[in-house]
Amino acid sequence: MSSTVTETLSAAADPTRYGFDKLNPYEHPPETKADVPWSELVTLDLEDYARPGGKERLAKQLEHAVHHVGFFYVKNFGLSQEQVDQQFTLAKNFFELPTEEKEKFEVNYAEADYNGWRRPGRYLQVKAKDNVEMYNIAKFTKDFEGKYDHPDLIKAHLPEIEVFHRALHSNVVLPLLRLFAIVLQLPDEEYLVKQHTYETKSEDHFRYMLYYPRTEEEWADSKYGTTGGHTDLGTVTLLFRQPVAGLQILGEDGNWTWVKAEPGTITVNLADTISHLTGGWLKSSVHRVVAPPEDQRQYKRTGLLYFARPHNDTVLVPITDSPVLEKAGVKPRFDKLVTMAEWVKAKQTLQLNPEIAKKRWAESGDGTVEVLAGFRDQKYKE
Ligand SMILES: O=C(O)CCC(=O)C(=O)O
Ligand SMILES: [Fe+2]
Repeated sequence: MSSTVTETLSAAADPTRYGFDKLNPYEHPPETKADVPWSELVTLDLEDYARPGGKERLAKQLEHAVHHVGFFYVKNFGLSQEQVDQQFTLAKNFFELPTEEKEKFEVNYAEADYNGWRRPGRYLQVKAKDNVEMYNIAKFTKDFEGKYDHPDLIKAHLPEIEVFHRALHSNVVLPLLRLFAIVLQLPDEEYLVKQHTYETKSEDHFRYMLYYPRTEEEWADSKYGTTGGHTDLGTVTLLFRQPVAGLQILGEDGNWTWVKAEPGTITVNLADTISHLTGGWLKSSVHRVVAPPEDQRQYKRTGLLYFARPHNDTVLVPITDSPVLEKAGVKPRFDKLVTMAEWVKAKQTLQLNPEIAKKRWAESGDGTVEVLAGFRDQKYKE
C-alpha cells in the first residue's frame, strides 16, 4: 500500500478529525422583525408529564390542538441546547461536504427509500427548481444495521446521533402517544405505544434539512412557496426550533399563519397515519414552507426533524375501543386493508419521483391524486 493511501485511510478513521472543536459551528441567524400573523399554539411542558396528575393536565391542554389545529410545541424534552446545537453543527458541516462525497450516499428514489442524501433541484416548484437538500437517518436497530453507509463526518458522530434519535422517540414520541390515548379515552393507555416501539421495524427517521436562499426572481418563479401546502405521512413530525421563519399552517378559518421560533421548543405536527388510525379525528395538519420575511431571506434555513411512524405491519384502520371515535362515528379512510409499509411506499413514491407524481396528479384532472386504496391527496389553497 502506498503511503498516501495509508495516510488517507488513517485520517478518515480518526474520529478526532471530526471533533466539534474542528467543525464550523452552526450559528442561529437573528430572528425576524417582520410583523406577520403568528399562529397561536399551545406549549406542553413535558416536565409535568411525570408529576401526579400531569398526564391528565397535558392531555386536557392537547384536546383542542390535536382535533382542530394539528400543531403544538413541547418543551423540556430532556436534551440540552448544547446537544441540539451539536446536531445543527453536524447538519451544517454535512451540507458543506462536496457533492461528489454526498452523492455516494444518495437516496434510492425509484425504490421510494428516503434514507440517505436527497439532492436539491429535483422538482419544479411552479417554474423554479426546489431549493431543498436533505439527509435522512434510519433508526438504530437491527433491521437497518449495515444497510446505510455514511460519510466519515457522520460516522464519527453516530453515537451522539443515536442518543438523539432514541431520546426523541422515548422522551417525546412515546409520551405524546400516551397523551393521545388519554384524549381518545382508550382503556389501554399503551395502545399506540405498542404500535410504535423503537426496536420493531418502522420507517422513523431523523433528518438534517437545508433550504437555500433564493433570488427574488426564483422566489417569484416559485410563487414564494405558496403552492407547497401538504400533510406529512407519518404519526407526528418533530421540528426543532430554528429562527428563520417560513413555516405556515392552514387554519380551520382558511387562513395561513406563521409558526414562531420559540426558544427551547420542538414544534410538533400531527400527520396522516395518526389521522388514518382515528378515521380523520386527529388532524393531519396542512402546512407549507414559504419565502422567509425579507430581513431573513439571505440566510440558509437549517432544519432538524424527526419523523415518527408506526411499525410497518400496522394495519391503518380506526381504533375500535375509543368512546370519542365511536361518538364521532369515524370511518376507515381506505377501501381495503392497508399496512403502514404500503402507505409509506405509496406516498413516498409520489414525493420522491417527480415524473411519476406529475403523471398521477394529471390522471384525475380535479386537482387530487389517489395515493392508495381510494385515499386522495389534494392541492391546498395558495
Ligand atoms: O422546514 C420546515 O419548517 C417544515 C418542513 C416540512 O414541512 C417537511 O419536511 O415535511
Ligand atoms: Fe411537512
